[in-house]
Amino acid sequence: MRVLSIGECMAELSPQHEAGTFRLGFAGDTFNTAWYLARISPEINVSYFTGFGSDSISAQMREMISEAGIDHSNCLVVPDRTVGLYLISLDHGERSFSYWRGQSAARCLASDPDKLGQAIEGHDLIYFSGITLAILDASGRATLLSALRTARINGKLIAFDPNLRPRLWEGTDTMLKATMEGAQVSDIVLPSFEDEATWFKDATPKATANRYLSAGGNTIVVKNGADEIYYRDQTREGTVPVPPIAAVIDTTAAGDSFNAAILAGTKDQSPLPQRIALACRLSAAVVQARGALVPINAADFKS
Ligand SMILES: O=C(O)C(=O)C[C@H](O)[C@H](O)COP(=O)(O)O
Repeated sequence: MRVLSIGECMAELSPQHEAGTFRLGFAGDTFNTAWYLARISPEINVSYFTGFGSDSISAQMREMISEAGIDHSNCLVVPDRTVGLYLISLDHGERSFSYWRGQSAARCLASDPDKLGQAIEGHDLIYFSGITLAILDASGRATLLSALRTARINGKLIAFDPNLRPRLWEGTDTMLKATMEGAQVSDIVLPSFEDEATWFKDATPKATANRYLSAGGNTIVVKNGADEIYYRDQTREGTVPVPPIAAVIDTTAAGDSFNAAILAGTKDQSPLPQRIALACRLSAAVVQARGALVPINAADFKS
């Protein structure tokens, strides 16, 4: 199986134990999912599509992506731009982000429709998120959605995490509209209930799932923090409890790593409750360390 994830990887500053000390890493929602997928499923070929600059920090990022075993050979290089930056702030383990990404190279990722189409070719599953849509202008968004629509018609599986980030959008209405357009081209939708309830006013996780099902998805898993996870596919629906976690250090990438375990299960079509249980174990390990990408023992998370 070949998986392509599309979006933005940024330089990451994550706070360390000693106050005022930050570690420089690289992360970004769709990249985090690709990274965890490559870690837990070495038999899956994982590729990433984004825009890089041609400066030294872009080269360091490319090197890190290669070292993770992720192919980035089809990416776009935008010589007069560089990578975006974000900083994690922690409040009792709960993360919030500050961004410097307004002019990042990744914002140009859909500027060359042929290159985008070539990158999608040869993959079985394409993953993107609401953040991928948010960083594009209206024309880039239309190009990406049209490429994904065509890919789906050609039999590829499309997976989408709405990852609602109002600060990245010019207005709430645009965010809600574009999110539903993302869902319309997707088979698998992996929303987070807290965000969906806030912005779409869904009363329950089931309401969130129904909204994405009627948009055209066929497999929906609604993450819900420490609360049980609701899932629905063509044949059944149900909930899976989330085991308690003793000490949450940094929730960054909880959802992204969770998504990686769900996508890993598409390889042999393992049942959703089994995938969700694995996804909970993986995200539990991720929130017990600092930063988005944390060292894990891949053998503990075999799907
Ligand atoms: O906000 C963005 O643009 C980022 O990509 C930064 C983070 O690495 C992910 O967003 C973390 O994602 P969660 O799994 O929701 O914690």
